Amino acid sequence: MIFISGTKEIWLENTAVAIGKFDGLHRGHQSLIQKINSYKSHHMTSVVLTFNYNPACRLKGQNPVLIYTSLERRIIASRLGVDVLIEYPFTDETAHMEAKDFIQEVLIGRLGARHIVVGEDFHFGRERRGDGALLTGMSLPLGYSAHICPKIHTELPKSFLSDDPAIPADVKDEADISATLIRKAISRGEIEIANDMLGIPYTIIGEVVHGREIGRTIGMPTANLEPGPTKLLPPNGVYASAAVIDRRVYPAVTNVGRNPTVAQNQNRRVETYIHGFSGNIYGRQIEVRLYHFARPERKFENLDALKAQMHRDMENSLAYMEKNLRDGQ
Ligand SMILES: Cc1cc2nc3c(=O)[nH]c(=O)nc-3n(C[C@H](O)[C@H](O)[C@H](O)COP(=O)(O)O)c2cc1C
Ligand SMILES: Nc1ncnc2c1ncn2[C@@H]1O[C@H](COP(=O)(O)OP(=O)(O)O)[C@@H](O)[C@H]1O
Repeated sequence: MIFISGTKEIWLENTAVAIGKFDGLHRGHQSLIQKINSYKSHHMTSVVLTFNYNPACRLKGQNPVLIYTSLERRIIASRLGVDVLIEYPFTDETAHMEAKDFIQEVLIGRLGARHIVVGEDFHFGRERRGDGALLTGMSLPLGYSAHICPKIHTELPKSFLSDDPAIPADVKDEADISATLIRKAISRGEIEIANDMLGIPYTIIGEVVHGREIGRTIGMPTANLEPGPTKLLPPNGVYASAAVIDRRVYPAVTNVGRNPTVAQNQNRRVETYIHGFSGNIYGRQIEVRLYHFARPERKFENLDALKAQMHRDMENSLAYMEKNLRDGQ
């Protein structure tokens, strides 16, 4: 996959382009990607056009917290078979561009779009006046096809959707899959609900950094990731997980938090004990997939009590993975 970021100097031809924010690359996003990929058999290049909001947000003093970092989105998009991923600069000029000019100059002129795919609620251009109807209206004169993808629904617990804990968990209701609902599920540690909408388990990808080297002394070395402030993490606690190293998937157990028993780390860490693995992976990029919230992180009396609990956590995680997932996928 080709990745283009931070430049408007893009000159492509014969492309099928999907446009959106694509945070989470969830099942709704995947339906758009399937559509652009379907044109590959017609000798088209599939292109996902997203925006780099960071400069604009930083100007306003905001730090957007997203399901996926730019690196994670890149890796997942590539696995979904996207040929080109563009992070188009979201400058004042882009924000104020008339929707018609955006279609003509950017989508047709620079990206060489012959097929344009968006979700049914997508808006773009000055005052968000660009939408599916405009894209369809301009398609004939400009010689492209427009495809407006309907929302993908799923069944979710009604108690989650309406925030009413009194409703039994097995009462379900239909909902449109959205990044907003997925963020809510992750923020509440409801990983199964997030994963249902994501279609691909919620993932954290990063480089393994050094910790205090206590893990190895208590028989559980942990690979530590520090995803930074823009990554949406679930609540502090222990999760049944899987780790991917060199494409091999291992069952694992992950703690998200600040390690109050041994320290009070300033930045939240994602620490994973990888079952059945040994070796030095400092500085290597690994992937951790979360499946299930097991318990909150807490301060133990001493290291021995923490060690005993960590070993129980691993057993519980293995049991969960065995019962609920085939091949740790
Ligand atoms: C399964 C698991 C559960 C953990 N639970 C807690 C916890 O409840 N409280 C805590 O302070 N630290 C917890 N930790 C983090 C440990 O404090 C940390 O992994 C250990 O001190 C080793 O740190 P190091 O990687 O810096 O050597 C947990 C880690 C794992 C892998
Ligand atoms: N099964 C395993 N799971 C996680 N890390 C492992 C494993 N086996 C070896 N390691 C290595 O050990 C390191 C973690 O050991 P640890 O004592 O916890 O040190 P640190 O505090 O630096 O994380 C990892 O970064 C990795 O290089």
